[in-house]
Amino acid sequence: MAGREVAVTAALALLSAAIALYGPPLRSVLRRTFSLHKAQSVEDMENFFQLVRNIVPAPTLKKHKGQDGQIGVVGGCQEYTGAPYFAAISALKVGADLSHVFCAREAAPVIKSYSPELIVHPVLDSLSAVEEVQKWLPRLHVLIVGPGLGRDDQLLSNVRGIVEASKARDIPLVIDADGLWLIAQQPALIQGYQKAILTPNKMEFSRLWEAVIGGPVDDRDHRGSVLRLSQALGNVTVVQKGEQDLISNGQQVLACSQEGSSRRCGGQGDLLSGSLGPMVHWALLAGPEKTNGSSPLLVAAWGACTLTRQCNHQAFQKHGRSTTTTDMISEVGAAFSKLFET
Ligand SMILES: NC(=O)C1=CN([C@@H]2O[C@H](COP(=O)(O)OP(=O)(O)OC[C@H]3O[C@@H](n4cnc5c(N)ncnc54)[C@H](O)[C@@H]3O)[C@@H](O)[C@H]2O)[C@@H](O)CC1
Ligand SMILES: Nc1ncnc2c1ncn2[C@@H]1O[C@H](COP(=O)(O)OP(=O)(O)OP(=O)(O)O)[C@@H](O)[C@H]1O
Ligand SMILES: [Mg+2]
Repeated sequence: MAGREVAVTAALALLSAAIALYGPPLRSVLRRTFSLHKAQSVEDMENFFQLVRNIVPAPTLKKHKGQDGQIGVVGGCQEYTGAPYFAAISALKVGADLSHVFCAREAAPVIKSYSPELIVHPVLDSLSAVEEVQKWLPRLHVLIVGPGLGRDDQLLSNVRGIVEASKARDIPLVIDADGLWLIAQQPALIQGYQKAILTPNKMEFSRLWEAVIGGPVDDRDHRGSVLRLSQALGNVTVVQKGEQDLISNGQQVLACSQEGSSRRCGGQGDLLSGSLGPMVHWALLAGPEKTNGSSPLLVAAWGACTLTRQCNHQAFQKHGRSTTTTDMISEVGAAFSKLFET
């Protein structure tokens, strides 16, 4: 054998030995780097499907009502009654057992009339709003703050008190819509709270960025931007919705590109924040063992984004341009089974 061939054979043998020895840790480092800087591989996507499947509670006859999730939605005012309804009914359709809405007095009869399945509390604009909601906090697993809340100062001041009371009880918070308006006014309210998930659309993301970092968002680096905002907020989980949903806890950035459709009717974001309610409860209950070391909130967020986009896809197949959020909500059961129960 020529000297050159011997060298090549020896090098290959060395490389095989190194891969055998260091392959698994090397792959894990590569995977982390990969998910930080590049789109996820198909293998990573499969992993996340599996992680979501791991957190979904197994069907059993042994449970009592409430164990699979008691979710509260804080929102609903004179103008907006659809958004809190969409969020609260989505939480139920995904699998929560009970769904409460804490709204302004005028919104309550309207929301109740949409659905007998929701428990509606007309307390949000009362002088004792914080105490009224506080009474229910011991029973709630997750609070979704903001869908259809509006921007009335008195209402927002009450919601500030509710957020503080929830933090004091370590209750996970999903903050969306006008809840994000409040956070943009007072970022300290959520700074460093590890059980918070913010779900901004494009406008809401720009407002948060302006408030927390300042200046315009760098549109050439969406991944870097979501990572930076999460870090600046003290590693609060941020879900930036858009053509791709980008999810970060300040350490990792995940992308969700599940096929949806071209239809962007109002209320899709409410379906997302509502479905996050039970997903967050299940992920935290399952713990890092079931999420294979990944942050439970990242797994919950990826699951809810994937589900919302699949609902959009299925509804669009049936209804085309007339697709509305109600059509998407009708798809939750089938979409969930297809994605997470195979
Ligand atoms: N049926 C209902 O009751 C609904 C009520 N909603 C509520 O309406 C309130 C305000 O929410 P908005 O999302 O309108 O608040 P924003 O103030 O964040 O959005 C305002 C405007 O931004 C524009 N915009 C959206 N995406 C954009 C993009 N990619 N580039 C440039 N402009 C863009 C929208 O057209 C909208 O006019 C919230 O309380 C929300 O929950 C919505 O959830 C939709 C459904
Ligand atoms: N360009 C897009 N292509 C595909 N899916 C998208 C696109 N933009 C948003 N979505 C999906 O739609 C859902 C809602 O995002 P959107 O940005 O519409 O929220 P929103 O503005 O808060 O909605 P809402 O009307 O409920 O307030 C998310 O799950 C997101 O993945
Ligand atoms: Mg919204």
